[in-house]
Amino acid sequence: MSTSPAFVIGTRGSPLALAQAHETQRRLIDAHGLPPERLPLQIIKTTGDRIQDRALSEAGGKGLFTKELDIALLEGSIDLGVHSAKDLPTALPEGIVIAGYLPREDVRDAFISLHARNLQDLPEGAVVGSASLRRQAEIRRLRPDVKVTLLRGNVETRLARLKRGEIDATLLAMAGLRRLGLTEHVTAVLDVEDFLPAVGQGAIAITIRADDEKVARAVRPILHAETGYALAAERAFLTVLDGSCRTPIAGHARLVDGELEIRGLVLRPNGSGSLDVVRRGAPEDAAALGREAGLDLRARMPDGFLDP
Ligand SMILES: NCc1[nH]cc(CCC(=O)O)c1CC(=O)O
Repeated sequence: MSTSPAFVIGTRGSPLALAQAHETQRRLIDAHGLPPERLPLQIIKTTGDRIQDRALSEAGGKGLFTKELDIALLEGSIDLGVHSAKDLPTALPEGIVIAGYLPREDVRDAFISLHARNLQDLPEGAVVGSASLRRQAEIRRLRPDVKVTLLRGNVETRLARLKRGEIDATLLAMAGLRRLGLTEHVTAVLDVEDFLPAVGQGAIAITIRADDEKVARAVRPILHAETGYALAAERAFLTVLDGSCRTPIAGHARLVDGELEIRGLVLRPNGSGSLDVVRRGAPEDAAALGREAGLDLRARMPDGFLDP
């Protein structure tokens, strides 16, 4: 029996990235009955991992987390890349495709605070830490009096700043907290209807070489069709509206009674205005549905809407 790697799984080295890569590895092991050593993980350091002090939107956007994995994939040192779908740019490099997605985790955002029960309960003028333009704008929309400060870093760093009283609250994706076993810190889970998540939130995307039939076949049994429909709609929606990730955009699609429903939201960066859309259609038309939802918002957006 062969002992050489069947496929090398490429991942970033952050705790969340590793959890996602291990989940992918475990699903492949279960699907194919291979020993773990034939599906090794290869950790790849990315530019995004080295930037801690600035908003990523300023430093160059989403590609910061994916470029080095893309290169490793194209060079053949890895055979599949595991990504948070949320961090994956809408346009991938030539020669790389998304094979599909694992079953989606909780898509919602979590509110974490040591003294307020939820966003509405925060005292006037409270300080909320978040580095996400979407979360910043959604917070300001619901609580115009709250101050939002740039805050990055892992869960432990954020909790330490909450404890020191530097911030009153922060928001994080439930999906990440679940994957890291850290949901004990969650104060409240925000309903999708009140606080629309980011496009792709909670989903793990698998990238492969476009011409690699062998890897495409191997990952097929672990891919989740329903998540694929939702993500096709969400990513088409995002593509129509923005590539730069400098715009506060939220989008979420899900199956409702056999139909695919997409909700989309664009916000003024300061939260003083927003436009939303809801569309339903056949899951097979996911991309067209997302595109139409995005075009609808774009057509309704007044000039200067996205100016700070
Ligand atoms: N941008 C960072 C990032 N990318 C994916 C997740 C969490 C997992 C997910 O959303 O799928 C996070 C952290 C967060 O937003 O709390």
